[in-house]
Amino acid sequence: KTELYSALGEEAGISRLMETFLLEIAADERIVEHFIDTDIERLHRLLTEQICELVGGPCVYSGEDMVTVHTGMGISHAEFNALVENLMTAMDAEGIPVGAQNQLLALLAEMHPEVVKL
Ligand code: HEM
Repeated sequence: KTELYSALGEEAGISRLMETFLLEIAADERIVEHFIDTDIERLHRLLTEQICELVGGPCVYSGEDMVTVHTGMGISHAEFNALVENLMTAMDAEGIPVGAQNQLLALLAEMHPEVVKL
């Protein structure tokens, strides 16, 4: 386990954060269209697993790889940025320390090429 995993409140904190994040997305008219046919319970479970594993927690992500999932969605840079904004709002709301916020954002930024313009 890592400091970042602890700072995010471990698995329970990450699960809460992902719930708040999905509520932000649901209220964001710039990107909500993409999620209209999505099983949100399942997406919540997979995001929690993915972030938990990504930050060094004891989870195993059981979803598809990022390129496979996002191919055909035609996600733009602006839409990616909107999603990042939603995550920042959620992290503020959950009281995540700024240092931990920045570490998580840096890890997600690395996935940008696996998600955008596919
Ligand atoms: C670093 C950024 C991102 C990460 C880490 C991420 C992660 C994920 C994960 C883990 C899943 C579930 C995989 C599965 O179903 O097996 C997923 C699905 C999805 N993502 Fe992303 N995503 C990112 C960016 C985006 C963006 C910017 C959009 C659109 C604005 C988006 C739209 C979707 C949609 C619509 C689904 C659900 C597909 C379905 O209904 O099956 N994602 N994403």
